[in-house]
Amino acid sequence: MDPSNQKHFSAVDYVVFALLLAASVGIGLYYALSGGRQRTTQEFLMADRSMRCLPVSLSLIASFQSAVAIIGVPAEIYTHGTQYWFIGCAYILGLLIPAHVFIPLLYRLKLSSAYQYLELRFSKVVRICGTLTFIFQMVIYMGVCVYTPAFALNAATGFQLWGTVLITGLVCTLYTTLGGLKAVIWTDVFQTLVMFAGQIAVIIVGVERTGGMSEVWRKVKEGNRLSGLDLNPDPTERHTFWTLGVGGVFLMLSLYGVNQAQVQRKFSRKIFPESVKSCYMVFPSLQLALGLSCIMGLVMFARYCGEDFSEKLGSSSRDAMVIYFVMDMLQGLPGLPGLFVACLFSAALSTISSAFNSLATVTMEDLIKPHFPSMSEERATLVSKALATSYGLLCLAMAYLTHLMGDSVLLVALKIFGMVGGPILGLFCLGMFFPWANSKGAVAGLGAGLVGAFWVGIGSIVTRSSGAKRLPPSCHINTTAAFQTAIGNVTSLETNSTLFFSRPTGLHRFYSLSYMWYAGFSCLIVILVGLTVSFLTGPMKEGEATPGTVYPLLVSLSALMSFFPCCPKIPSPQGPHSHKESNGTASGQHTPSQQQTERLLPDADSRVIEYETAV
Ligand SMILES: O=C(O)CCCC[C@@H]1SC[C@@H]2NC(=O)N[C@@H]21
Ligand code: NA
Repeated sequence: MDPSNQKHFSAVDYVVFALLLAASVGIGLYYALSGGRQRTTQEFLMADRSMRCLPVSLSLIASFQSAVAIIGVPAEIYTHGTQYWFIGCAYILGLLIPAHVFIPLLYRLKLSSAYQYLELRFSKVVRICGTLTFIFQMVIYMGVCVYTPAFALNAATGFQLWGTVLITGLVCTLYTTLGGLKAVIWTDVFQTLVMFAGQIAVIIVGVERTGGMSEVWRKVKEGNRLSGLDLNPDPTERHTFWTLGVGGVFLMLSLYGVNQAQVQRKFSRKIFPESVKSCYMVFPSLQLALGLSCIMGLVMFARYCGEDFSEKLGSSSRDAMVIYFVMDMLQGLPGLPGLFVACLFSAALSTISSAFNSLATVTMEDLIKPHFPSMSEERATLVSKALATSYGLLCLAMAYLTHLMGDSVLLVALKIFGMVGGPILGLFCLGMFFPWANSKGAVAGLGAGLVGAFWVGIGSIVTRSSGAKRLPPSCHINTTAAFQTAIGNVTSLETNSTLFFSRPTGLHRFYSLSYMWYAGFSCLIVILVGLTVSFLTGPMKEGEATPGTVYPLLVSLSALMSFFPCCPKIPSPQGPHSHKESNGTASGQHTPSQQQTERLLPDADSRVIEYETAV
């Protein structure tokens, strides 16, 4: 951004911002010095399973709501209209299914890491493959998360970009390492509140400075930014009801159903119904967060439509425009720019700290502990802390990668979730819903899913097949030439390509698959290839898998159908807990060790009893 247009932070802004960082470190220090002082991995990674519902749910939203969404969603709405809002429809099934299928199954197995499931269901190799894929996903995502607020602060105030990246990384590493999961959850609560406050402040001031609600509404309508329900079934159409509302469900499942950063928090509840309740409580807050960012995009549109940007923006990124808008709105109101930047950092810190903590957990539980079973508790805690620190440093390196990509941060984040999260979701689905799937099928499926996802993902980057239709940039149909130059040549190219849009064919059509389908597409490949390979190499037989690792789909379906008297009844082959114990004699298949089964089953049962007597 042109330095002459940068707004300056007043002293009050710096104070507000510094207070946020200090408060987060303070919470970390408090939990480092109180309670069990983070001396056990149970406390450090699981918060002693003692957290309450409200903090857990606020923390649950915080883990996948970062500065990326706060900046990226308004930028998306500004350029493409409100179609993205329909992703909110995917939140319904995307949260109900985890609450009633994934979380209960994983919770009853009393796992520390979600990937432990893969070993119980398949084998050690599958667990390691799943864990490595998860680590890969979270490390790239963390890079985007650390980079975004630093980029924003730099664009807004000229503050040193890499200095900010470094400070964010360090502050976060510090409180995560000091205070463990309890600090992560309580800082999340505080940071989520700051996040909402920042967004609301920008909207209120923005509406007021644009001439009130009715004026905003008029301009938004004139500029054609309010998108109706687009029911076009074409999967290459970037945003339609189907890509967002249905494709988005897979994205949500990969994030809220099987991602360690989420699952770990749900495990931090002592009794099972609370763990389910926390899934429900995420829904309204996620909708609120989505709604606020969409409204911010609309207000921004109302403010700038038809205005000349050429002098103001030195960057072609639409993300930079959001920052410009915010600083433009909040100037002359000391403290508010600081609050907004604090909001971005809050959102980012809460996401990064969850990622650190979950990465430390899976590395410890899935990659280290199995090889050093006799490691002392003190040493394990020390290693977990060292891990949290090293991931902190790694994510700084990843931030640089994001910088090089220079794409819209929201797109980058959602593509990562689809391309890498989708295959992980597929692996869990294969294990939970298909009793025949074996370990070889799982590894082959995961490999094929990743290859498929990267093929289409990289193909779309190389051939620039985004499927995006850009709306005319102005409230007035006759766009000024100045605005066209301001937004850059990209706009005119894209607008033209929309006008002369010819349907891609062959491989190009495949590369134009909407990124919202990446998760569903790769999940499906994992299941199909996984099942094929399983059947070719000798499928597992009914009841052979470790008890409790297969979801009784038929039983649940018939229970669901009994609500609808007109539906035919499905005969139930076995009850949810009636799996016979396996002797695991079939070759190539996982045999749960005696010790494992003993450790798991009594706990699992006691959990169920706890669940039934709790409320
Ligand atoms: O903000 C981010 O860091 C990433 C953006 C991805 C957000 C996902 S998409 C569906 C769901 N809704 C949210 O608000 N977060 C997740
Ligand atoms: Na966050």
